[in-house]
Amino acid sequence: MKKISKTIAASVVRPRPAHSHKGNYGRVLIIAGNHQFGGAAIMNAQAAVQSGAGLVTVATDLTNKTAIHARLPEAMVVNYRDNLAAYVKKADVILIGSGLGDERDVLETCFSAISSEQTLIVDGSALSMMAAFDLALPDASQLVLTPHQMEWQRLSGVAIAEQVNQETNQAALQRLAPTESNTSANNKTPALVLKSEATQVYLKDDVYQLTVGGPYQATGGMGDTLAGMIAGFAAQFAPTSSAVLAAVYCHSAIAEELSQKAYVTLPSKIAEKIPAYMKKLSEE
Ligand SMILES: NC(=O)C1=CN([C@@H]2O[C@H](COP(=O)(O)OP(=O)(O)OC[C@H]3O[C@@H](n4cnc5c(N)ncnc54)[C@H](OP(=O)(O)O)[C@@H]3O)[C@@H](O)[C@H]2O)[C@@H](O)CC1
Ligand SMILES: Nc1ncnc2c1ncn2[C@@H]1O[C@H](COP(=O)(O)OP(=O)(O)O)[C@@H](O)[C@H]1O
Ligand SMILES: [Mg+2]
Repeated sequence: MKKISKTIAASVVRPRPAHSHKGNYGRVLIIAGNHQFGGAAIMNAQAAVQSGAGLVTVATDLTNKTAIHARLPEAMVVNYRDNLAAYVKKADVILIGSGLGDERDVLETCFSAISSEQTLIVDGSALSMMAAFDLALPDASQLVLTPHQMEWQRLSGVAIAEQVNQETNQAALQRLAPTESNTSANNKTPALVLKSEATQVYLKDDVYQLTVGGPYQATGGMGDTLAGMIAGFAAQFAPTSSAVLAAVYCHSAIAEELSQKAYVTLPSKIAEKIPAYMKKLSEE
């Protein structure tokens, strides 16, 4: 198994070309946060903005609007019950699911509106709803799934104790490829970020092991922050597979640095450190 190294992350996070504008760094739509879990939407959005996404819009339960604006004026906020398909169509990268609760209509509207040119990242409640309601992934250009072990068990049927078996996970992942793409020789098997105390990333041909990070990360919102970083990195860096590896690395490497002086590494503190960490990486 390969290791997710700093070298991989540094090969992805390069200095920005002068000849560029916000449109070159991606339009991200975050669909997250029901009335109970507004914090998940804030943590997604903070991480995506701090990672450098060109434009970030949050589609959420409207009760979260003032809080999101107060914490993050860089993000736009819309009601996820109002014209969601139109917002989905305008985005390059869509992240759905963190703190989405049981908003099945929102998930189905998003999946129906996705086109084959877009990148879709599926996290948290969206993964649990896919399992509960037997919903298939849409035929996006790039698909990324970010379950923790229980979410992966629900979605794939692979019990947590069996998740040490790479072949079992790979076979389950292939079965989740959108049915529209199953006819082609090279179907769109999603990338899988299987989160745990020893996170692994499954890409088309390889499995990668994360070797930074630690238990100081075991706190609510840590995965919401990672999902926002993956969205921000995927909006700027290609191929998506490398962007995912770099985001996973940076998330835990920042946490590891913070842990030198902190017993727990809060998700919003990690988000604050992203620009400085990316600057350092880009100069290596
Ligand atoms: N501030 C906010 O708005 C926040 C919003 N959030 C949002 O809430 C939604 C629900 O997410 P969720 O992860 O909290 O709940 P769920 O999907 O039921 O999973 C928990 C169950 O799985 C089990 N488990 C086993 N292995 C595990 C592992 N490696 N990692 C984690 N769990 C593991 C675990 O076992 P136990 O703890 O009982 O031992 C338990 O039985 C989701 O959309 C998320 O984005 C949160 O981010 C919090 C902050
Ligand atoms: N003991 C640990 N060591 C290293 N990383 C951990 C540990 N516990 C949790 N994490 C990381 O924290 C994140 C938790 O994600 P998740 O459970 O989705 O959080 P949430 O939904 O609350 O935001 C994952 O990236 C996981 O790898
Ligand atoms: Mg989560």
